[in-house]
Amino acid sequence: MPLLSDPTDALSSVPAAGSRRATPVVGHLRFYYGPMDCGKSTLALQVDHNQARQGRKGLLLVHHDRSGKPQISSRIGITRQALEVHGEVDLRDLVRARWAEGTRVDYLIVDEAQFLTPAQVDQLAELADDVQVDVYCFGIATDFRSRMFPGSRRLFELADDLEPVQVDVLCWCGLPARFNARVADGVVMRAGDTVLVADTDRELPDSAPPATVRYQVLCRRHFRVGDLGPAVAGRGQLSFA
Ligand SMILES: Nc1ncnc2c1ncn2[C@@H]1O[C@H](COP(=O)(O)OP(=O)(O)O)[C@@H](O)[C@H]1O
Ligand SMILES: Cc1cn([C@H]2C[C@H](O)[C@@H](COP(=O)(O)O)O2)c(=O)[nH]c1=O
Repeated sequence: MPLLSDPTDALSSVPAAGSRRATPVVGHLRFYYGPMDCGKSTLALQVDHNQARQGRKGLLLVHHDRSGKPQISSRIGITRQALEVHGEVDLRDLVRARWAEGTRVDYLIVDEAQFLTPAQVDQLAELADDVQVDVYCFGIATDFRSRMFPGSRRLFELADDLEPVQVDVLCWCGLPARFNARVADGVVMRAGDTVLVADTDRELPDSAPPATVRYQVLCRRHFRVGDLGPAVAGRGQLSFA
């Protein structure tokens, strides 16, 4: 018995004329993943734009955007308001609440999806399977220790499609950078809390202590040995306006 049912039932499967069997109408759960700064938020906003201009109705969700605000913000300069979803939010309830208002929900865009709980990823799969919501998740796969975030792991387990984001980000040596090093006072951190919101190559002016934490994407070799490259002496102190 599905936990969800759409009162409008607008998208239930209908047998094609003359066919014996209904083609199942399903939503898709997709995970677009890549290191910090590879363009995930930009892509999230592009997907939303393209869906919305086809007349589809979507919800933008985020947890812990770098801006500290409930929004999806891309470094390329575009930003959209979003709903902040902390770990206790049941994502099915969010959709139900829209239905109760008479609003359709055709798709969800979820940025910083690494911060979803595994239970929330299960809820997204249920939304795709049972009420045909298309779910687009965007996030980093691994944390500063190169371990999978629990939410990303569950997405790898459940998603219909896993899409590495195509734009290469490069290590200081020029090799593709897949690792998100957390750097405090010029040193690569190997232990600490999984969640620490901060930016790449720039210290957030109002970041939580220690104030000098930033992230730097590195290739595997330089991540392993903690080599931040020749420019690091100056870089640790850089702060762009
Ligand atoms: N001034 C710029 N001109 C062109 N591209 C830019 C500029 N600033 C940032 N970008 C692009 O934006 C990407 C970061 O996009 P963003 O969506 O914020 O990444 P993510 O969400 O993966 O951290 C960079 O890799 C770069 O390709
Ligand atoms: C590696 C790592 C990252 N984070 C945080 C840092 C940023 O606020 C986001 C990633 O943002 P982006 O849009 O992909 O640039 O995640 C973290 O909390 N813990 C980590 O280990």
